[in-house]
Amino acid sequence: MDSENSVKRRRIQRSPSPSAYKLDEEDESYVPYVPVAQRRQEKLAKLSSWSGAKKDPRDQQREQEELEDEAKEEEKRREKLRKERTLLMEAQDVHSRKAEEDAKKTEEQKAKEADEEILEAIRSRKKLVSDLELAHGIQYTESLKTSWRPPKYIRDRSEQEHARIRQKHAILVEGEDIPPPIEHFVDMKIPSSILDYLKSKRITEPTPIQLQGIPTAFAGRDLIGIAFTGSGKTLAFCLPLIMLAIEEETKVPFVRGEGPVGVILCPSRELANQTYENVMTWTAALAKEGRYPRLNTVLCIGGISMNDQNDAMSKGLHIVVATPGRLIDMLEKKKFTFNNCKYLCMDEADRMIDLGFEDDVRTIMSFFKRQRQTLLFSATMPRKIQDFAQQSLIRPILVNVGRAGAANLDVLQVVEYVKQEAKMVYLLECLQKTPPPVIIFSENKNEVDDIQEYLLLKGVEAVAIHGSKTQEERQYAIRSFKGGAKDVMVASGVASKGLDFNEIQHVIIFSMPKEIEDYVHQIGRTGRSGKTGIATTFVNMNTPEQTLLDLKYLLMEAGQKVPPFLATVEDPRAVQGGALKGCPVCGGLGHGISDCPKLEETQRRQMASHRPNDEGGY
Ligand SMILES: Nc1ncnc2c1ncn2[C@@H]1O[C@H](COP(=O)(O)OP(=O)(O)OP(=O)(O)O)[C@@H](O)[C@H]1O
Repeated sequence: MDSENSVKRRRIQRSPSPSAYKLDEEDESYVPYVPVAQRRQEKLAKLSSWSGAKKDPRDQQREQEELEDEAKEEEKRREKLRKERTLLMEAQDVHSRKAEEDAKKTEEQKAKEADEEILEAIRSRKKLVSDLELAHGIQYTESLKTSWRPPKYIRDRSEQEHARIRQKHAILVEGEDIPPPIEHFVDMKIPSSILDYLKSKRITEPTPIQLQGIPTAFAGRDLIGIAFTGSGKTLAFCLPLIMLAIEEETKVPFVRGEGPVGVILCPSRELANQTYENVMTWTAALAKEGRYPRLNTVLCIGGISMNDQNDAMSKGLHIVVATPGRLIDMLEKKKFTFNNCKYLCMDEADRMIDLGFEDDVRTIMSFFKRQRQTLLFSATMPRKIQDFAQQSLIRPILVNVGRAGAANLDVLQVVEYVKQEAKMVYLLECLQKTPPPVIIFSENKNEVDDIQEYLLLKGVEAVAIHGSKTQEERQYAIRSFKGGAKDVMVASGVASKGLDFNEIQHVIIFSMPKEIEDYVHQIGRTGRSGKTGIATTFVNMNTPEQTLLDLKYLLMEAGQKVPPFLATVEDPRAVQGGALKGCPVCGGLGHGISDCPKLEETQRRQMASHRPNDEGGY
């Protein structure tokens, strides 16, 4: 299109008022456009009409040249237009082709592509090794060697026999040269004083995670251990460290300033404290036997004075149980070193790997001066986190008992629709279902306080625990509840993961957590070590639909009753057809990765510059 014409059109478009339009039409300077081809035709016609007349040959020559110039110009203009149009048309073609392709794609395909993008982001995470190792390209290829061997009669068993035992206990394994499962503690060559102690606590035979996990760890292998809440993971990762510490101490006794041999990392102070107490009782039992040296264990968590640990620090150090923040602080202050540290275990490892702690863990790893044996344990570790973790370990073995993220089958799960305003009153009724002890979970600190206040008013002996309480208050609450002085503990998420309270009869989830993993951990405070328990969960119209779907599938998987209001919650993915897969990020069965609440949370944390002190990391 000619420039003058386009100018005119632009003017009209920009001048909406009729008077302005009129002004343009009446513009006297306006000369209508005549295309070059038409002008040439007119000139030719003029020339031919002159053909009879005598003409100056110089004039004829000039006119001829003018005509040729115009013809060239016209050709150039056409060429330019052709090019421009081709590019434009091509762009339009690409656009319409893409639109067509997009229209052809099903919603499922689109979701799959979105999932792939997110998974790619997870895959591109830096390995979970120390920055030093990353920078120097240090890569260990061999597992650590230990002197432990299974008894000969177990070594002599065929692979088929091992597989049969694993199958019997629903244990899935992955990896190379997997040590055999061992069905009796005595065959694991555990000191008899520890066995006696365990027996006194009615721990006589290993649980599935223990019967495969302990031999694997004893053999020095890196390990990812996944098993239901309350299935005895703590013993599975503490015992190998205790045995390693005995071995090292027996070779050359540790003196002040030496050690530790290994470290156990926990995501919360409460969990670290509980694990520390377990280690202390097991090492004390061991020392009774006389044959074995006394082992020294230190607890490194925020909120406590390290002066309490002076006694342990004044001798050689064998075991450290810690939360990441305080541990880094101690290492930076050179209170002890990892020069001889060979064992790193992360409890609730998926939580540790979640972005909030990933950098801390990498910093901790950079204090190791030699190859370490790394163990990761959790009840909920989705496949993608397993894959990521596996890349960071050396010839790792995956020991999986049940689906990661599945609920403990020893818990009877009851989900009830309770209107927001009726919850408090109904709670009292619910407390009558079982004798104490009972834990009530709420996602909100203020609500935790409100519930405790209400229960105290109604004469119920209740304590409360959440992130805004002081360390003393938190410890008091746990002590009095564990000791039986208080019947009910009201808790925010901080108390859910990994805490092992005595024989909780009933867990009441006052407000359903957004992440189904949190729900699995919360109901997992009951039904522990083979006993059964009840979990009652309140949901209502404030509960997000997707959370309800996760819950519905979890109940179905566990063979539990699905209440009618949950049964009617439709899965939007079902109408798109195709197989419904669980979310590879959080393991929830009711949504895909793009709707994952955990991912939102992770991104939120990633954006927040501060560490989540609610969980007591420091
Ligand atoms: N072999 C066993 N037989 C019976 N009870 C056991 C055995 N091993 C451990 N226990 C007991 O089971 C309870 C739960 O163990 P533990 O706290 O280690 O579970 P967990 O798998 O770590 O749970 P969570 O995932 O909730 O942290 C503890 O009280 C523990 O003493």
